[in-house]
Amino acid sequence: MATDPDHTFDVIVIGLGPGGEHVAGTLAERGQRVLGIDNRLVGGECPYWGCIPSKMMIRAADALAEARRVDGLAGTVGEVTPDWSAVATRIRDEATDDWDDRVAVDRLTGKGASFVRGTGTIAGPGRVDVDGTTYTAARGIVVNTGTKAAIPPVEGLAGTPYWTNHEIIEAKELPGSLVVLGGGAIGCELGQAVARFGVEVTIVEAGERILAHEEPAASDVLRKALEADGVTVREGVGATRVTHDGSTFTVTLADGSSLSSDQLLVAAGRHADPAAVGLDRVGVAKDSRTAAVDDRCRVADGVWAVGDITGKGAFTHVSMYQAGVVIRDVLGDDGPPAEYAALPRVTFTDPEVGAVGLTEAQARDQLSNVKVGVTPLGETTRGWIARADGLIKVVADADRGVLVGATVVGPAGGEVLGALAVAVHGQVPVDRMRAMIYAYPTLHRGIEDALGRLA
Ligand SMILES: Cc1cc2nc3c(=O)[nH]c(=O)nc-3n(C[C@H](O)[C@H](O)[C@H](O)COP(=O)(O)OP(=O)(O)OC[C@H]3O[C@@H](n4cnc5c(N)ncnc54)[C@H](O)[C@@H]3O)c2cc1C
Ligand SMILES: NC(=O)c1ccc[n+]([C@@H]2O[C@H](COP(=O)([O-])OP(=O)(O)OC[C@H]3O[C@@H](n4cnc5c(N)ncnc54)[C@H](O)[C@@H]3O)[C@@H](O)[C@H]2O)c1
Repeated sequence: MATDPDHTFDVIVIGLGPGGEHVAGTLAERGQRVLGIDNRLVGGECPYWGCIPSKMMIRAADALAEARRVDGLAGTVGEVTPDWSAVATRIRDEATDDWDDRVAVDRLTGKGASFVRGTGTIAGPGRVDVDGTTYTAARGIVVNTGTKAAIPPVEGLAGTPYWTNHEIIEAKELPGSLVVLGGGAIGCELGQAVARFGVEVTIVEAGERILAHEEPAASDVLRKALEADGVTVREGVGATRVTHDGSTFTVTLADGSSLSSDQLLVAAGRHADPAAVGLDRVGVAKDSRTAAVDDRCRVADGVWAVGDITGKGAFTHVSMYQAGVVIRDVLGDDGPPAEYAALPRVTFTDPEVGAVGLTEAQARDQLSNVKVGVTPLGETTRGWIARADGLIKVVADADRGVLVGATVVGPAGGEVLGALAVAVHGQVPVDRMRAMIYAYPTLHRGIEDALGRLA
C-alpha cells in the first residue's frame, strides 16, 4: 500500500465508510495530503453488508411477489419457484466482488490518497496510531468508523451461532425458518425478503410496534403486508433467553412462549463506540454512544466526525451529506452548515415506507399549532388501480404555513417522498403547494388530497 514515508499528512481519515471514503478521495483530489485508514473494506458497511446487497435481495424478492400478483390480474403464471443462489451469486459478482475492495482501494489511491489497512486510534490532537505506527495530521482528523450490529444482553444469546446482517448477506443458502430479533428497518426489510423466498419468518419486536420511529399508521400497513407474506409479527414482547442445540434455536419470550427456528437474525439496532477510536482523548465522554458534532461536523478543534457515529441518522445519505460539510470546512470553502430538519429515510419493504422530517407525534411535542392531512392510497386513482395499500400523510406547522414532516407508505413510497422532501427542506408554503398541478393519475397526486385535508 502507498504510505507516506514521513508519516505526516494534512488530513487523516479513520474509517472509510461512504462518507470517509468521499472525504479522503475529494480532499486528495483537492491537493491535500491524505491518509485513509480502514480495518475492513473501503466503502464500509453500505456496499458490502448493508444498503446495496440488501437492496439486491429486496429487488429479487419483489420480482417474486410481482410474479405472484399475475394471478387474478393478468392470468396465471403457475408455481413461482424461488432460487436464492441467483441472489447470492449477484451479491458476490456484482455488489461485493466476493468482499474484495481492490477496486475501491485503487479508486482512492488513484485520487492521490494514501491508504493503510489497520485499526486507527486517536492518540492525541493531530496524532493517530495504526497498529503501533504513529501518523501525524497537520490539519485534522476525520472519524468515520460507523457502527456494528448491537447484540442485546439476552441470556444465552452470546454463545449461539446467531446471524447479524453480515451472515445473512453472505448466505449462499437460506434456512427453512428464521426468527428475527428486532422489527426496525433491517428486521422488516430482510425478514420480508427472505419470507418471499420461502423462509418461515417470525419478527420479534420488544417495543410496542415495528418501525417504531415512523408513524403508527406506517407500522400498521407494514404489519399487514408482512403477514400477507406469511411473516409472523410479535410486537411488545422481547426475548429473554436463547439456546441452540447444535441445529435448532429456541427463543424464549417475555410472555413465557417460545419459538424454534433453524436460524436467528439479530437486527436489534446498531452500536457505535467513540472511545474505541480514541475520541475520549479529544473530549468525548468515555461512555458516550455517539460523537456529538456541531453544524460543521466538528467534534473538537481539528477533529471531525461523519456517519452513523454522529447519531444524526444511520443512513448512507447522512454520511455522504456530512462528508460534503467536512470537505468544505477543512478547505475553508463557503457553504451552508449541516441541518437535519428535512432528513429523509426510506425503509425498502413492500410497500416502501418513506418519511421526511417530523412525525405527527414529534411535531406535537415541538410545536403548538400542528395540522395533519392523510390520504389513504386506495382513494387515489392510481392507488385504486394498483390495489395499493398505503397512505400519504403530511404534517404542517400551521403557524408558519409549511410542512415539517411527511410520510408515504406505498409502492415506490421512497420515490413519491422526493416531492415532499423538497417541500419540507425548501419550506414551500402550503398555499403554494396547493396551487400546484399534480399529474393524473399518479400516486403523488395523493399529496394534493392530503394538503386539502390539513385540519
Ligand atoms: C442491512 C443494512 C441495510 C442498510 N440499508 C440502508 C439503506 O438502504 N439506505 C441507507 O441510507 N442506509 C442503509 N444502511 C445504513 C448504512 O449502511 C450506513 O448508514 C452507512 O454505511 C454509513 O455508515 P458510516 O459512514 O458511519 O460508516 P460504515 O459504513 O459503518 O463504515 C465504517 C468503516 O470504518 C471501519 N472502522 C471502524 N473502526 C475503525 C478503526 N478504528 N480503524 C479503521 N477502520 C475502522 C469499519 O470497518 C468500516 O469499514 C443499512 C445498514 C445495514 C446494516
Ligand atoms: N432502508 C434504510 O435506509 C435502512 C435499512 C436498514 C438499516 N438502516 C439503518 O440501520 C439502522 C439499524 O437498523 P436496525 O433495524 O438494526 O435498528 P433499529 O434501531 O431501527 O431497530 C431495532 C429494533 O430492535 C428492537 N429491539 C432491541 N432489542 C431487542 C430485543 N432484545 N428483542 C427484540 N427486539 C429488540 C428495538 O426496539 C428496535 O425497534 C436503522 O436505524 C437505519 O438507520 C437503514
